[in-house]
Amino acid sequence: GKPCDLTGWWENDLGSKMHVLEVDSEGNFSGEYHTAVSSTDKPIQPSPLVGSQHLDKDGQCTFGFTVNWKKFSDSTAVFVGQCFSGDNGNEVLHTSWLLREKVDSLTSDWKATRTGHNTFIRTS
Ligand SMILES: O=C(CCCC[C@@H]1SC[C@@H]2NC(=O)N[C@@H]21)Nc1ccc([N+](=O)[O-])cc1
Repeated sequence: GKPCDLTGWWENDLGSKMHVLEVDSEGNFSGEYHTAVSSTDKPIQPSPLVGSQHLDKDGQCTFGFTVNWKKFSDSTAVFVGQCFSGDNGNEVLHTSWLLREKVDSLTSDWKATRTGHNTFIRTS
């Protein structure tokens, strides 16, 4: 599609894979996130994602999406980032994320949110 239409398959520096199904005319999208890593010892399963991107002409759009790790861990991640398309047409997503795990009590709330960053390249 157009530069930085997020539709398709992406892989990040951890080896996680993201499949964005389709981006509608408002920039909303959904898909599936296949994380390569997890802090839980339950088997990892693909998890749903929903997000929204800008549809800028210059192909350097900003976006955000939420992953609900509903099946294997009671936690949620939000990613925010920007797509950059290199002069040779390849696209890279630079993202920051917040990962919130469910904790048992308020006294543990302080340690419940991790942050980090990932870059994604298109794999198909
Ligand atoms: O492990 C999880 C769910 C999977 C999180 C994957 C993260 S999302 C940001 C980063 N980018 C990726 O591609 N993958 C990682 N949830 C979780 C976290 C902590 C705890 N905990 O008990 O500490 C339990 C479950």
